[in-house]
Amino acid sequence: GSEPNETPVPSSDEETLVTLKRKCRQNPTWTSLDGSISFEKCRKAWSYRPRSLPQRHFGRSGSMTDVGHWTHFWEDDGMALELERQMEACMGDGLKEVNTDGGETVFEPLVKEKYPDPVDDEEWHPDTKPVLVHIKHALTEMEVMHIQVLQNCVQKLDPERHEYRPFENNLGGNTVTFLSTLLQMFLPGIASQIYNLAYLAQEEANWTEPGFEENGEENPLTAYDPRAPDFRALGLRTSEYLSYEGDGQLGLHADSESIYTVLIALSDPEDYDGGEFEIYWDKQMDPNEKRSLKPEKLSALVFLSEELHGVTHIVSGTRKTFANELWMFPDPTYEMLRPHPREFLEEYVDMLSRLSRHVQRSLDSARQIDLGEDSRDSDDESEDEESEDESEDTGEEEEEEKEKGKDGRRPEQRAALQSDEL
Ligand SMILES: O=C(O)CCC(=O)C(=O)O
Ligand SMILES: [Fe+2]
Repeated sequence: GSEPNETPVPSSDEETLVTLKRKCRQNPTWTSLDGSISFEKCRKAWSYRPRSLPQRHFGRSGSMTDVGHWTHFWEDDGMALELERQMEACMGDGLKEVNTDGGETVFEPLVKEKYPDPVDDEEWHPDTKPVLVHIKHALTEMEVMHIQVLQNCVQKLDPERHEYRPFENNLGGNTVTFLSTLLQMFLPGIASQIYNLAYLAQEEANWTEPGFEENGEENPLTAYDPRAPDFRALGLRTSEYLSYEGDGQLGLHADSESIYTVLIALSDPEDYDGGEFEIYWDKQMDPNEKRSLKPEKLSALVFLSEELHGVTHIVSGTRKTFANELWMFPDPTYEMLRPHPREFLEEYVDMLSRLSRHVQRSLDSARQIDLGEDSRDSDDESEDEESEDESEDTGEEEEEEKEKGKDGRRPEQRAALQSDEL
């Protein structure tokens, strides 16, 4: 039985969704002491997705049940009830120290820059897209305090989720506290915000749209990951509180098998020396195609997880990051700390077969372009949006598949590359 368990928020509610979301951000936990916002209300705000993106649901005890077309979840192996009770009490105590009167001004997230920026980057050429979007006001100070309270409780009550994580080849490391599943349960407003930031970046960078050739022709082969447009397919793979101290650093790496990485700075650049975030624009590690950044506290860097990135040596002070990865499988169960796709075998097979159809369509449409056929005439953005939504879920939609194969809009050479990596 896999009827999506939808709980739409009626637009006629006296509290509009906007107000609800704001309240949830001002008091992002359901263990609120003053009763100003209930878990139920916050859950509704979390379920909200821009432009009717999928609804996500979860109950009190780690029992999220339906995510888009994914039907099984952490129902059976939620955290132990005793631990949940302790967490609840710990959050309550911790939050007594935090002002939750809703008085904080909430700024909407604001795109600060894209890298590379098609407008002012000389290296830019028409089929290049940004790999990174830098967003100001990603979180509020109060949200950060809530994350800190959650981190403290997790470290205290479930120390196995807190560890020093060395990086291979002596390239430093950091201290991590794994927050996922707990974040959704205790801070649903913040979990929601991660998705909102990823969505904002996706739109801003046109990650799902085709690029253009030098001659101005649309080039369908330059759209990024074909799985990414479908937010139903993106789970929160990991949500980590990271701290770098002493000589911490993080060697260059890609967050393999994730799609979007959402990093939020929890320290000000003045809090530490060194510790620059670096990202390469391509895999050649050309120093001219590298960007170094020291984002301000509360700012987010949203980037394509497959791009090489790292953190240089911290010379002094402490550098804290809230690191989140969205991937194409469901949110992990409580026991899974940053899982691998093989732990979602059924979904993995399903995803690969959908991916191979995408690749086939890409090749078909590339062939059409080579032949100079233009079948884009009857296409417009909104239609595209819809067909994309429908196209993702299924194994048995040959008819529909064929139809879309012709429109030449979702084709992806990159998909072919990526399927090798999987
Ligand atoms: O701390 C950072 O800014 C980077 C973290 C990161 O890349 C990771 O955890 O994979
Ligand atoms: Fe990373």
